Amino acid sequence: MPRFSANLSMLFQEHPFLERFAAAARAGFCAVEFQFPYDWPAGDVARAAREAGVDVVLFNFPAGDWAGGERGLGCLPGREAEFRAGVARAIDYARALGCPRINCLAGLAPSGETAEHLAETLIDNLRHAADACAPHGIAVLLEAINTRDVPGFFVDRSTRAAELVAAAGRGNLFIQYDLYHAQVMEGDLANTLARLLPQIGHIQFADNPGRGEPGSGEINFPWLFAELDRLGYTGWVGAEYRPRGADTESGLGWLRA
Ligand SMILES: O=C(O)C(=O)[C@H](O)CO
Ligand SMILES: [Mg+2]
Repeated sequence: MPRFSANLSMLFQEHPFLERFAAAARAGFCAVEFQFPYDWPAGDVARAAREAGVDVVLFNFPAGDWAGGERGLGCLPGREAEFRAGVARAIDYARALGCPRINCLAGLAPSGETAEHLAETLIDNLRHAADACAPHGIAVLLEAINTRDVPGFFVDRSTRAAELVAAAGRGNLFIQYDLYHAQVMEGDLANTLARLLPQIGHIQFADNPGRGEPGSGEINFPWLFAELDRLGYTGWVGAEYRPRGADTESGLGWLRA
């Protein structure tokens, strides 16, 4: 079976953030990931991970005014300085946490800009992020997000993410393949995984519809997890779903199986 990490922005929300690390360890996870650690000092986050005995394997670059509706800075012309400051901040956190990869959110396509200009901006920003991260041994990822949940997200298909990553042309740049977003937008998960595998630096999952745990929807997760092994994928697979029950533990049947 693949190596699973618990996404602490979605799982274990019945606990305060810094207590979720120990909750994940108690549930059997040896690795965690999360969306944004920036509300907590890096030292506190690192201590929570160390004391729980879990590795931190992924988090996101700062993504703009999230509460105000922004969903990333990567493709936004005129926001490059803010993107770059976010890259520096994320690297500080990654070094404190020993985290080897950081995900870039492309953001919502602003009106009045051509797709070509947004793609150029994103590619420049990805190159900057990859070059800044490379000396620290950190990989940079680009994730496609479905436009049913996030209307207007600029990179909405894994095949497009793969094209942009290839165009940026950096050895430490990969795609983050989220099975939930891919199922909503593209389907054909197994064939797409096989085709994009060399470019995949991290995988996440939730069932569809509803973004719940495996077994709550239509995706055949036992088969797909075995397929990841058959394909030779050795990276992390992040559980990034909204538990359907009152607590996370009651939805972990897929992990026990
Ligand atoms: O929403 C997702 O799938 C993510 O992985 C990002 O962290 C954005 O929240
Ligand atoms: Mg995701």
